[in-house]
Amino acid sequence: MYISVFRKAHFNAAHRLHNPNWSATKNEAIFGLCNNPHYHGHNYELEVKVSGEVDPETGYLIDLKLLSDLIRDHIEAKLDHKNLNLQVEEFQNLNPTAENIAYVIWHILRKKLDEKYDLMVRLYETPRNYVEYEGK
Ligand SMILES: Nc1nc2c(c(=O)[nH]1)N=C([C@H](O)[C@H](O)COP(=O)(O)OP(=O)(O)OP(=O)(O)O)CN2
Ligand SMILES: [Zn+2]
Repeated sequence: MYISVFRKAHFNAAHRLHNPNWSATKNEAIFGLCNNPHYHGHNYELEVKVSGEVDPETGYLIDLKLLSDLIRDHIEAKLDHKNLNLQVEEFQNLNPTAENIAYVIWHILRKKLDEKYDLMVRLYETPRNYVEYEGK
């Protein structure tokens, strides 16, 4: 049986959208308030979807405790209450847009999960703005 399980997580983080190759005027024109040099914050909501075949012996696709521990230890510990631009290695040369944050999260989790699983992450930057990434 091919099925999907989901785990939600949450982190707060500050960021600034900025392209260092552009002038201040162009950055302001493209990113608007998100280019605030003093940063701004979001309450990010993360949904992680893991899909695959159920183990007939356990009835589990994956132990959700294992999945929640992975997210806590490798995503929340890394991003929660951080300034993404200043404190997170992956965003030293990568604009911390919702798209790029989802991309980084997906690659971290992909390395931690058995390759038998399919993985998708959905990241809400606001209750109405969200992105999905599944590694394509
Ligand atoms: N494609 C993207 N567009 C935008 C991103 C992004 O990551 N990807 N990010 C931003 C800014 O981070 C901005 O801070 C978004 O938040 P906000 O201005 O609060 O967004 P809304 O006004 O749409 O707030 P709602 O509460 O969702 O209405 C901008 N664009
Ligand atoms: Zn923002």
